[in-house]
Amino acid sequence: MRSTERGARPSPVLALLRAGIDTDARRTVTLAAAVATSGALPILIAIANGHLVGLVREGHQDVALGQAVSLTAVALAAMFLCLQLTALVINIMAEDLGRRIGDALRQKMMAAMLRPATVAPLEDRELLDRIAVARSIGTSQVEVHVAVTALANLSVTRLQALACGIVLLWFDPLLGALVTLAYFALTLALAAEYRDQQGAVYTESERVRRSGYIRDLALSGEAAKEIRVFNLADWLERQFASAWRPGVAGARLSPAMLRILAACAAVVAAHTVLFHRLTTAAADGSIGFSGFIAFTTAAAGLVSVIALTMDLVYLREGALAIPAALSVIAELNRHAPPVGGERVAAPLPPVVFENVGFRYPGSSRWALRGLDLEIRPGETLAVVGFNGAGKTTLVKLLCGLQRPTEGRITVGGRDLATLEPAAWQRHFAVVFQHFNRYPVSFAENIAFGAPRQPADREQIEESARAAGAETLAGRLAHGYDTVLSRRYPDGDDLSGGQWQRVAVARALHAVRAGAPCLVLDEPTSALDARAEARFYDEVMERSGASMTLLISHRFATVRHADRIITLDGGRITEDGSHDELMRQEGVYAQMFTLQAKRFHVD
Ligand SMILES: Nc1ncnc2c1ncn2[C@@H]1O[C@H](COP(=O)(O)OP(=O)(O)OP(=O)(O)O)[C@@H](O)[C@H]1O
Repeated sequence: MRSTERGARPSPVLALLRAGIDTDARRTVTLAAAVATSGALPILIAIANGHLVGLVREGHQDVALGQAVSLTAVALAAMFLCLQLTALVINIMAEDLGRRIGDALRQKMMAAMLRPATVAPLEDRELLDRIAVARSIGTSQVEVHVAVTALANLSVTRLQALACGIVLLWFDPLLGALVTLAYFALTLALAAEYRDQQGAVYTESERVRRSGYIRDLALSGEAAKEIRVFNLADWLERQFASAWRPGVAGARLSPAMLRILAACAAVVAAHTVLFHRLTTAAADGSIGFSGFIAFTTAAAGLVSVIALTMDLVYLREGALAIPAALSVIAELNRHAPPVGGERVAAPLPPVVFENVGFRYPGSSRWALRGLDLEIRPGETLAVVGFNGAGKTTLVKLLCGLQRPTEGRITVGGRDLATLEPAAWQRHFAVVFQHFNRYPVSFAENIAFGAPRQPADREQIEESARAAGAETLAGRLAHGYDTVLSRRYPDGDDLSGGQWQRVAVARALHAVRAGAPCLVLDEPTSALDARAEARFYDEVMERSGASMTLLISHRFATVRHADRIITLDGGRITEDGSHDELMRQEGVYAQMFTLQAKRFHVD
């Protein structure tokens, strides 16, 4: 299922129709009915017109004939009015339906992105690529509603041509079919070529994505500093140009032109024969005046189908992201957490990693392998190791954000995989290495640690105090109510270290709300020396957590932990207290001595 979906390239038009039905079946069917009516009307008008001309030619002598003329004239006028009105109605309905489809897809994408209990799907590069395409819904130049309008307009012209073709079948089934087929062959060849030329730039999703990443980098305030200091502006411009322009530069005469020329020749030949047959049939009386008018109008009506409009491009561009969005939504929904599952009540029992191995999706390298570890209640466990040793990966597995590729994790003897993911994750208060900086108020940034509790200002202030972040409130223009983002009027921003204190305050707030396990991944990396020196005693010791996992390269903080493990090459190489590990004179002792020496020298 997964591979089929990944390999398949569903048509944007079919995806658009499916999205329409899923979003609002009634409106989609009503729009289709209006399109069908609009498609049929011109040829009905041609037939009625032929009929009227025929009646007029016969004269007005008898009353019945006069009534028939009047009735046909009224019907004709009604059909003309209907034709104008359906065009208007179709545009309004298509725009409305398109907006609904766009909104619904955006909502579904948002819900689907947030649904998986693990972060595994969002660390899968192939899925991330499709998400990048799907994200363009609502942000690309052509919105979904423009694509729906374009599809409606194109359907009307194609249906009108088809109706003309059907009328010609009455005159001569074989010739009628040939002329119609020749026109549709020409239309499809022309449309494909035109669409490819005009829309090349939008369909090159790989290029669109690449150029999008580069554009985002150039526009981001975060990246702006390095780009200027390292003088990367020229490089970025070149990268953007090489990713974006080839799509446009690709416009050229293609082999498809041969198909177009062949279809043109077929149209001319079939049309010539058709008009010749029509005139001879009218001359020898085998078709009447009415028939002649209706058939020649139908033959002329076929021509409109080959009109090339930007609708072809709008449809392609506006609907392009929809198959990607539908497949991303379907795939993410498959990662929805299972309903039910066991729960573990606090206090937490021991958590045991049994021969755990983990590989990131699409990676051949093991981030962790053969890992055996018991995390005991009541202890503070520090994890140290070189960059890339697997420390953060260990945290993701512990919190149920990733599942082991091999081995298993048990909680009080129960496999973590059988527990209800959300309930398990609520046991954790985490400061991730790359924690979130929410563009909300200072108070809300802390309150997010316990979103299921009513935000109590006193408790929030208490958590801020516990993290040493309370003095920040005094420096911010609106205290705890200051929005921590410069993008908002009156908003303010914090330094890296200040943000880190806010993240710690959020985690402590979660502990106060009942999360028994505190996980700190590099919580002091941006703190000044004074704050770092006090961090263990003033923050960690008093956190109230019954189980603490600390990851740090700062040995002054780590040394106080009850137990320290060193990770190397994805497995544990040393395990013991600071004194025990120092006596072992292994990697920990070397790293500790090196850092202690540096601090003394400096
Ligand atoms: N999302 C990811 N996709 C693929 N590989 C990853 C991903 N995250 C980490 N890795 C790889 O997994 C290995 C372990 O990474 P991890 O982040 O756990 O190391 P770490 O010990 O926390 O490193 P550091 O001390 O630098 O923070 C590394 O080789 C890294 O390249």
